[in-house]
Amino acid sequence: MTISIWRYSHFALAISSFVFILLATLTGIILAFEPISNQLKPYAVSNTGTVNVAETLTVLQNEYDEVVSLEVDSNNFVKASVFSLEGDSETFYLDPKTGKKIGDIEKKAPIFEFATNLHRSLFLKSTGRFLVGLFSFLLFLISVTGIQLILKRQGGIKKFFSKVVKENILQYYHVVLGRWFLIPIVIITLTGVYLSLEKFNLLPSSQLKHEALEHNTSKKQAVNDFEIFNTTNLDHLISLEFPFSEDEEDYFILKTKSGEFYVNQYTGDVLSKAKTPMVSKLSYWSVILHTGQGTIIWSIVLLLSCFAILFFMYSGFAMSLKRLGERSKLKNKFNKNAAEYVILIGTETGHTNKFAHQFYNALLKAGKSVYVSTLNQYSNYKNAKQIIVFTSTYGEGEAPTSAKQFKKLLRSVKQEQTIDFSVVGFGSLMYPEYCKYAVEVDDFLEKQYNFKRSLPIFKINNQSFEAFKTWVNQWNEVNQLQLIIEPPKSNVKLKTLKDFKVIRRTELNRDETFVIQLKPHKKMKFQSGDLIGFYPKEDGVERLYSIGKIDGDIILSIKKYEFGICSSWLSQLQTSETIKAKVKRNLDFHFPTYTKEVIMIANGTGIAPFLGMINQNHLNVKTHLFWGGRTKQSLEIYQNYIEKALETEALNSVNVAYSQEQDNKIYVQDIIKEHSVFIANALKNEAVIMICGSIAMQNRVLEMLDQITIEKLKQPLHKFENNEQILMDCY
Ligand SMILES: Cc1cc2nc3c(=O)[nH]c(=O)nc-3n(C[C@H](O)[C@H](O)[C@H](O)COP(=O)(O)O)c2cc1C
Repeated sequence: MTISIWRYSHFALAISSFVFILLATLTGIILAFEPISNQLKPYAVSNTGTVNVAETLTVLQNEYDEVVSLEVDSNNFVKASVFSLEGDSETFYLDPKTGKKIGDIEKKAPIFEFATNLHRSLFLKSTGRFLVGLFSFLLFLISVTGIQLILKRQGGIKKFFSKVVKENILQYYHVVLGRWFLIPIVIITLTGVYLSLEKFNLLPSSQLKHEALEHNTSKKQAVNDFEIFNTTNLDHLISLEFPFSEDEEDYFILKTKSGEFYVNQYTGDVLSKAKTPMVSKLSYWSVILHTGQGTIIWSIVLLLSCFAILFFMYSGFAMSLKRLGERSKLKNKFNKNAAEYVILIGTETGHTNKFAHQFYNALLKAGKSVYVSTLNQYSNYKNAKQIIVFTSTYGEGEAPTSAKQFKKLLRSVKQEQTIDFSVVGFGSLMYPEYCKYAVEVDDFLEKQYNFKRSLPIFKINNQSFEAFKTWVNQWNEVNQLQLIIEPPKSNVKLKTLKDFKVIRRTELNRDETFVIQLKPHKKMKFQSGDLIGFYPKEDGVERLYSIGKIDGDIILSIKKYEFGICSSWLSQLQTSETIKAKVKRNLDFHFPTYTKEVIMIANGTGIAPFLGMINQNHLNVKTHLFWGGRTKQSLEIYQNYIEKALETEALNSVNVAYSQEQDNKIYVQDIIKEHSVFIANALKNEAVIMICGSIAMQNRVLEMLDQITIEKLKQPLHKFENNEQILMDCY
């Protein structure tokens, strides 16, 4: 079954049962506190496994005139009904070792009473009970489809717990929490269904069947010498009823987790026994697993599962709304036969739409006639001069849902005129078949006799906006246009920005690059590899830079662009000036303290977070830096930091590639190639490679690393990526 069928089922089930599941979850949260509060009461005794029935009877008979019954409930409370020496009847919780009363029997608190009724039957009696059972079953189906979606996303059961690709924060935690909580949720729902079936008598009979036992009539003996009472510990006991009268025909009724026994009141012989039927055992476990009675740990798991369900509801609906919003946002201004430019989209979950729509808007703004559609709607475009395909890859290198029909259509629909084409692939390096479907589309189009490739296929990892901008620039150059792609508007509230004082700013070097050091006005938690966001007054658009942390200050390196609003503003800042910015956590790009060796690869300003990391490498994790710049002078602004780190052995080696110091251009991927044996050995020994800098450099370096791991280690690079040995932050 394809992934989209699972996704639609997951979504449809969630929509249809939303209100009921919400009610059951909210009441479930309240009810999870009941067993927790019970277990904190003094009569929740923990020693029932070490005391037997005979011992408790002995102490009870010493204290009271007559014992009527002894009971251990599912909270592990030991309860006795007795007649006191004064002849009064009493029922209370007791300490099974001493027989002493430790509390009166308590009624269920009204809040738990209310929540239980609402949770079980929505105050609708049998109809409510039926609905709750039904929606419990639907939640079970939602969980099963959810597990199936995770299996598809992760690429099978073996990779179930491997790294999750972070597309956005809600999707990430929907999957990560899903992996941990789907199993408890399946247990909660199945036990809920079981208990409902029991209430409607839809389960096989659970009546006990007694069989009389042969016994040699033994001698009379004291109750506390009865063998069966001495071999039954209280953790196994459900109840013991004393004989009604002293008549020989009356007997003890002993109920344990394994069965029911009639015991002669004078000799202790077991007269008859009945095994607990499977249906009752399952009921017992369903109650324990569904309610958490008697165990704090499971009650906490149930409580957390309820919170997780609330989060799944919120994140699931938020993601679906966003997806639907992306789909319906665009209305074509030109019809398919009038447009010069045709954009075709292949998408599974809608992320690619956002990029295609930005490109569409930019073309319209530039006065071009443009038509956008999906690959599945491929058709004749009478006036088209150029087709631009934006497509993701799904499953294991397969076409996404909105592109499944494209291959077939391409064979039957012929264009009459010559058409230029370019393909942009959206994918993730975490998958072995990176952008495979986009590569296939690129090949198919090339094979069409009147299609001409205008740009080589461009692959975009994890929906990087910066990479997209790089492609738009290349496309602009080839098409001699100046399309402007608006970066996503930031939703940061300006009030939440913090103050930073400029401590130092170097002059611009020959590459128009500088280093700036900022001190937060107030103490602030951050790490090298985190990001700092600036929001220039002119456009309020967020610009993020990777930062290094040195002595509590932030250092970052910036290249000034001629028309760059933010970089020009930052390049003019004076020492002691105060600016506003926001530091954002970037957990995936922190110095890995869990490894013995780190290889840092950067070009240009991408070195900044690494300068901070080596400054803080107090444990002297073996660290190597590979850096690429234009000239020797390019390195000068970072020289001090590097020399200091080499002296303290926080940095073990530095390898630099200059692209303009000699006749032949040397780039960082070239020096990596020279050190391929070293790199392969390090990866084999679980070293971590960190990459920071431009997208173009990232792509070249990844190609080189892939070549190295395939040649030297016989494994593709994505294996190491999935093992969290490749960390990247490129722009
Ligand atoms: C279940 C699943 C399978 C995926 N398989 C691949 C794959 O084989 N190759 C790849 O490059 N990316 C793969 N991806 C990543 C997506 O192509 C990437 O996140 C893309 O940006 C999603 O765009 P869309 O929402 O428009 O479909 C996969 C993602 C998921 C969730």
